Amino acid sequence: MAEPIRVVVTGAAGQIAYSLLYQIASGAVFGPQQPVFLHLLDIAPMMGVLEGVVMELADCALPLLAGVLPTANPEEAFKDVAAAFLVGAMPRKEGMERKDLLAANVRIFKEQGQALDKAARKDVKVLVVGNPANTNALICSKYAPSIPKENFTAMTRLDQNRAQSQLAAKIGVPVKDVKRVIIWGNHSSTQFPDASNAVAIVGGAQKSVSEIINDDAYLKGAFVTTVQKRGAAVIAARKMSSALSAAKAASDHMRDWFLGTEDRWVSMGVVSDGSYGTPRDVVYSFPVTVTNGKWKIVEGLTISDFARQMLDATGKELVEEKQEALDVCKD
Ligand SMILES: NC(=O)C1=CN([C@@H]2O[C@H](COP(=O)(O)OP(=O)(O)OC[C@H]3O[C@@H](n4cnc5c(N)ncnc54)[C@H](O)[C@@H]3O)[C@@H](O)[C@H]2O)C=CC1
Ligand SMILES: O=C([O-])CC(=O)C(=O)O
Repeated sequence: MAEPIRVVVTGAAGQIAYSLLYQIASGAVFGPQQPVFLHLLDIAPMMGVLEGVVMELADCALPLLAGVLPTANPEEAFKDVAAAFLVGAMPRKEGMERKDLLAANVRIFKEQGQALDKAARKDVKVLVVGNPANTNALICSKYAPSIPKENFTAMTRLDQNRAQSQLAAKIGVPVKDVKRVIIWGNHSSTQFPDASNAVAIVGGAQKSVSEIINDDAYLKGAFVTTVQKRGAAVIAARKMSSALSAAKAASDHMRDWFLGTEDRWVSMGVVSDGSYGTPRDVVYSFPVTVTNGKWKIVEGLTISDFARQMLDATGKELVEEKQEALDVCKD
């Protein structure tokens, strides 16, 4: 059995963490041979609740769980971690956009960037889930200059999973048989869920999703808006934001980053190098493949006029969010 790796989850007393911790501790993320030592960070008033979570983790009797450290101190939480799930942040309520959380949440990611810089392994892989996830990831990276910026990512995997699931239901195939759906841009209502490269297996043969569905108005209309607004639809129904599906997506993202994707495309928010004419130095979601722990943007895709408009609109929003976040972080 390998040596345990240290993994931190922030917002560990919250909703998403309640589903996520089991997945990490049971081996679903880092594999069935990799023991984990969990660091659980939350704020001081939540330490009582966190104690209950620690009790429940013990009561799961999980063979891969090597230890648990609950704490309200970010530097203690980030000490020597190889993977960081940054979940802790305020969730939105009905009627809000995710960027309305920026002023409240971005300072958390400034502080945690500084603490990661001091305490984490320099090869730590950081996944930001707390909203607005892309801009929080950018700020976190800016305040952790000793860690490569490639190691900071934002979660758009939930959007990818939603998009894949919508297309599978429309076509009438299992979700695993739909591939190469892309989420471009921001984890917000300007994101572009793009099915133009997607393929599905129907009757044993792989075909283009556009050809199978044969309804351009749907693929550019209802499909896009359903995925863009799915988070709000869950909040309207549950009166709380998605947690089960968010935890599953966080597990998918980190598993693929650690263990690789082979030829699968997955969407991750990464610091943009300007690929596909997107603005540089914002955290933009691209299709990537992962080999040996390193992600690489899928190259050479054709961008239609419609896609160009969508990529530009979500890029513009990210540039605006970045400016607002930098202003908030000045104080
Ligand atoms: N990127 C994505 O696809 C998704 C992102 N989210 C976002 O994830 C975040 C967490 O959502 P939930 O777990 O439902 O919220 P929650 O309110 O149930 O839990 C958040 C936890 O974070 C803690 N927290 C607050 N400030 C902290 C700090 N400075 N350090 C450590 N912990 C801190 C809170 O005390 C609380 O226990 C929200 O911002 C939500 O909008 C939610 C779903 C999907
Ligand atoms: O919509 C929200 O506020 C929570 C979230 O990010 C999602 O469900 O995608």
